[in-house]
Amino acid sequence: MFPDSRGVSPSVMAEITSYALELWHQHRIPILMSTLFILALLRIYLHSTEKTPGLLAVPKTYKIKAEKPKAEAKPDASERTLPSATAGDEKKDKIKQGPRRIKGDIAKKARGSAYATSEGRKIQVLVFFSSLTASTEKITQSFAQELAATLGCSTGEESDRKFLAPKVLDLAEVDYDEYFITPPKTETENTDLVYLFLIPSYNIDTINDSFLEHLQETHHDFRIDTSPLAPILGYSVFGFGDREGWPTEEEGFCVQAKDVDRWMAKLSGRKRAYPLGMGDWKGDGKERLSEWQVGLVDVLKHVERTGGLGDGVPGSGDPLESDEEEEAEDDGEVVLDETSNPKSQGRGSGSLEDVEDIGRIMALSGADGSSGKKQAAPLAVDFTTDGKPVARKTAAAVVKEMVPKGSPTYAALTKQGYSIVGSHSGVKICRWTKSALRGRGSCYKYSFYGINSHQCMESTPSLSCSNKCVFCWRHGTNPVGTTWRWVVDPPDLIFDGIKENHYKKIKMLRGVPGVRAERFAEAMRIRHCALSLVGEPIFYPHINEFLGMLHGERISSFLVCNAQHPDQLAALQHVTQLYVSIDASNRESLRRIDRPLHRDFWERFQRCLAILRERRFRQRTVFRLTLVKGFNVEDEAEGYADLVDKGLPCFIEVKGVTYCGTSTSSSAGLTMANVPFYQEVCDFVLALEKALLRRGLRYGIAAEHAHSCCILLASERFRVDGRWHTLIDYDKFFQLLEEKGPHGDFTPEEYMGAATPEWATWGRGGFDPRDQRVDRKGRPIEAT
Ligand SMILES: Cc1cc2nc3c(=O)[nH]c(=O)nc-3n(C[C@H](O)[C@H](O)[C@H](O)COP(=O)(O)O)c2cc1C
Ligand code: SF4
Repeated sequence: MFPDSRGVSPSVMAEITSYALELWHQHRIPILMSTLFILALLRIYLHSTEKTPGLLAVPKTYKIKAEKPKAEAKPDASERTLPSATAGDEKKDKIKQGPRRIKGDIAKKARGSAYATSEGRKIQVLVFFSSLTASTEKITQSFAQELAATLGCSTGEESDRKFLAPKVLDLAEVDYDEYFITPPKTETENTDLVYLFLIPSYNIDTINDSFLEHLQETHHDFRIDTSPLAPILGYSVFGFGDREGWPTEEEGFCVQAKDVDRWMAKLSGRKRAYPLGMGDWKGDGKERLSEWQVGLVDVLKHVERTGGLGDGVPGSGDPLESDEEEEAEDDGEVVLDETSNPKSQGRGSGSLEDVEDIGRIMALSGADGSSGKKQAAPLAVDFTTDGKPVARKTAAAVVKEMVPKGSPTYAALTKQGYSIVGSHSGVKICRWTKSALRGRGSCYKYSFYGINSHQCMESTPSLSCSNKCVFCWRHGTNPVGTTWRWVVDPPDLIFDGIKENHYKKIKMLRGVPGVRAERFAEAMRIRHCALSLVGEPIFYPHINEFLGMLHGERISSFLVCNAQHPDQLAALQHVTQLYVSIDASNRESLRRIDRPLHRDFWERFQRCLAILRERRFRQRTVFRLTLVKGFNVEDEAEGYADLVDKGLPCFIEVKGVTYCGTSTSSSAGLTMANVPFYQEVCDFVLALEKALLRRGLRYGIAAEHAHSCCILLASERFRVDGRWHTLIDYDKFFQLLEEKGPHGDFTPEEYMGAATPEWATWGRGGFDPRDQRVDRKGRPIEAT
């Protein structure tokens, strides 16, 4: 062996090598592991210190979200520039064209606000249709043309126009992946999409089935976000069907349009821009379509102006989500009991300052309440004794507002869903209005008197009341008092304010699942006002002027008073129907149940009955009985019959109390056990009918609405040729009013309407046959 070039002998080399090998074999695992570990550490270090250019594989919406400084902050001008590409963005856009299937909560969080940054952006309406026998195709083409004309769409060169010409797309031809996994890339930069659908229904296999299957699969595909179409501005569906073959929705009328609407709601993150419309192609199809088109154009113009869908609709940027299926019943809500709060405004001191001269209040309140207008002389105010003024303190130097903004009362009422108008009026959408909008039934006033709940506005010009009834679901939230001692708002301020707020709330229901386009369009015209919300409407010193404004717009009026203000009642002008609450049949029971503030409550009550009796040939008068088991039902039928004998009302409405479950109701000794079953209400009504007959009073059971536990007895005056006529001829009422004036001499019979519908008569249940009954979870209830 020769030494190598470095002078190391081969044997030594071999020894070293074999030693190294042996060493390697012994320690190779720890060596390898440590090396790997060090490399991994190095990689992590380098990666974390590297300057990344942003999230490259996510779409722009994600970037908007990332850049938003605060979740709730309104987008500012700088955000508006986001959608237009910057140099850096170009690269991202390229990368964005990669896989379209993107997991993540992209749109949900970006929705709404993203579109509020719409300056300079265009709107592209895509009108999808399907058609087997070509009728929908034809209709869609002309629909798109009309839409283009109404929206003033640009043809391409007119770059200043917001709306691009609508594109009509046949669902039999489009690639679903292109439009219904994520929104497609648009030809023009900065374009937002609106999807419209015109869908006929078929109970045979058609393209509709593949389309619906695709929507369903997309929604359920775990690789895709559950609302991948959320980046679109909004969508709406119109369905065609045939009522001859499929008369009702339960039988399949427009069933596939309903399905498209439902799946699109899920895929778009509930961006229903306008309610589902439905039409019978042989009947009202065209009419319904143009109605839907008008509503839709309204929304699109709103989007054009504001960049969002508007209040209540997801995507509008408004925090209020309007799609909750479950709606709190008015009487099921937790209500604050302000009476128990010593800090309650205006009542903490316990001093009720009687003010003699309402004119002085007016003068004092002019600054903030009267809007500078001259007020007509208000009605006289009540005092705590029977009609006679008592010695009273001088008017307070400063007259307060009844429900000032920022007061606990204001907060409590708005929390319960009231919109406070001015300083003492309120308006609220009742649950029946919502129910009727969704085709789930109107309240008993539809069955008895023909009032559409979706065209009914529930309001009051006085949130204050002079009773504290145990069953009142407002439970002391509202202020109480025996006299008007607050600032008086002018009637036009109240009238305009309640209408505005009512319409605003109706509009918020646009995106609610199940709202019918037809009903929604009708709801934009108030036809009736129920002055029974909370408080005592005739307490308001300008109630007559206020009623004049309602009637001037042909809005009928049902006014409910608590039989505690005889002077105001005597001065009241014509209302369409005048109610007096009859909560008990005798003094003690009335004191226990109504807890009146007036010392002479029973005398006041009696005077009101006398006024009603005297009015019975000039007004449609009604006794409203609310039955509370254990309080005013047992053995009281005879007593009520005596009261009927005194007041001789045209009608007697008997209703079971609804339990509100608040601390006030329980402290008043009220529990679920006090709520009568419908059968018990029926038994009471039968007993009352007998008691009336025994007295020779000619009344009979005319109608029922079992769904709201309400039964109507009517005077034989409203029975013609053996049939009850409880409905109202509203046109005739307004005609009489216009001819004869607000205190004119005309009788209720003169505006008596058509016969009560068969389905509403005693023994038929009274549920509106146009609608579908549902249980509390929205499941259909089969007719019994
Ligand atoms: C075979 C057949 C099945 C149908 N099934 C339904 C149905 O389940 N529900 C419905 O409301 N209308 C149904 N229709 C009525 C169609 O929806 C209606 O005629 C529609 O206007 C057809 O539109 P098109 O001509 O664009 O295909 C059906 C019609 C046919 C011919
Ligand atoms: S009458 Fe009353 S319950 Fe019926 S819809 Fe009007 S406000 Fe609602």
